[in-house]
Amino acid sequence: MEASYALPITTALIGVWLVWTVGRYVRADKGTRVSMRQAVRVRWGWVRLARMAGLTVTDKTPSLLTQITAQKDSPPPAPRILTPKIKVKPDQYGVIVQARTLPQVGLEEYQKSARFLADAWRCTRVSVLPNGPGRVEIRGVRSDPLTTPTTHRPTGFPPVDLTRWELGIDEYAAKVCVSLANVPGVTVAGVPGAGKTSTVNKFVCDFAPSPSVQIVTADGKVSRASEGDYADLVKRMFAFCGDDLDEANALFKRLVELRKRRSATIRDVLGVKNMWHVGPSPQWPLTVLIIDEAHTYFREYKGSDATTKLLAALTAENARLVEDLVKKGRSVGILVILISQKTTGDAIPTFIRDVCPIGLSFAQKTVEAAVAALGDDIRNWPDASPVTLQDPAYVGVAVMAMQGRPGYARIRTPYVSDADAARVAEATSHLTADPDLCLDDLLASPGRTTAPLPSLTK
Ligand SMILES: Nc1ncnc2c1ncn2[C@@H]1O[C@H](COP(=O)(O)OP(=O)(O)OP(=O)(O)O)[C@@H](O)[C@H]1O
Repeated sequence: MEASYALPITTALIGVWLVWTVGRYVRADKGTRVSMRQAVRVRWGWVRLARMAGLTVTDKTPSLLTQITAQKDSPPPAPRILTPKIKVKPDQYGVIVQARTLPQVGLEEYQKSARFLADAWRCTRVSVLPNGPGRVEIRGVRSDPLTTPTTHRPTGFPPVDLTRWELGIDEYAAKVCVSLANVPGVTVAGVPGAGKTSTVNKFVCDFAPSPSVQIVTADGKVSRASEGDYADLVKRMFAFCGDDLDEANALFKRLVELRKRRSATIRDVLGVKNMWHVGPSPQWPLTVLIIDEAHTYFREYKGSDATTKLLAALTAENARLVEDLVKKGRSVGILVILISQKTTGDAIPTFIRDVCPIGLSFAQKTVEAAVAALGDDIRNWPDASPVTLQDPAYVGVAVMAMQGRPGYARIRTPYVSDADAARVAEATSHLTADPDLCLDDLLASPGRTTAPLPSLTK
């Protein structure tokens, strides 16, 4: 009776599984479909491949069951060959394999076999990383994510997490994010046409839909807001200035005043010393200063005539003001993004550049420029050097240095079209607010329970 039910139930279950798998396959994009087929091959071939790769272990001790059921005069059981258990997940770029370790088959053994696995699975690259006790994660990418251009279509919705800036994917197609909570300054370097503007477009598209982020820009490439890359984005900016050094000076001063007011009032208003402990809000927005063609504002002018002296004084002061923002702005919610083709000391003063914890560099022509953008250590990592990114296939690929971590990450940033960025800026322009006025409102709000503030001069 029971047996007569078992067959139809099993058939039904297999049927459901088949329909589900076929459905997933049909709905998947082209890359994922190839990876799904690859995943089947990886699963089916694993036992054999593991043996050939030396990723198995021989257990001479019979299993408990064999010991119990063994007859007295029966021959000793053959040693068992143990193969690590794996789970395979396909994605657009290849497969992610979760594997168990065995005695004498650990992280190091998997890492040594990476090249072999890559060839067997027809992957261009395989990485092995620890994934908790007794587990490793093997990532195999079929095509190189760095040379596969990607596009980002902005959703127009505010990001779930305002501390995460998603830059793109690394050479193993893993997401690369930067925590804005710990970053007062970011430098972005790279030869013209390498993808710097697209990166800024993405930043604006990602964060503009949030009223807790306000943006201000100084673009040294243009004289007016209606020109250049920011002509449309300016709708979502509470201030903008072009290449006029006086104007830029006034803008930086205004922001330093904001920084000082925020520093003086943060404990009273937010009840914390660091804005990131409570996160940005529409009343206390994260204020992002984008300085494009940054060298325009910091260039050293040499000469003894009156005009040159005036310009020299202005650029020197600009440097001091921006230094203030980068050094003291993080805890009060100010972030500075400095963009320049080269980030050598003459373009961005080293006392500013060296306090920016994140350095991004798109393609560079010389090792000196790469060193300026990413630090001297890049000489020790020639494979990651942005000098190797000059091929057109690498447009949109940046190298990132992160403080407190050895080595560099290579990141494929997605392309964000000017039209998409303009659309988002237009749709979110009503969210633009001057953080200074937000602070005024906050200080004047009757709901504040704390003692009166020290009077602040603007
Ligand atoms: N992430 C990307 N992926 C693919 N293609 C890209 C990417 N970013 C930019 N491009 C291509 O390169 C072109 C130039 O990019 P972009 O304007 O961002 O360069 P740039 O570094 O800002 O140059 P410039 O210094 O002249 O402003 C774009 O029009 C686009 O075709």
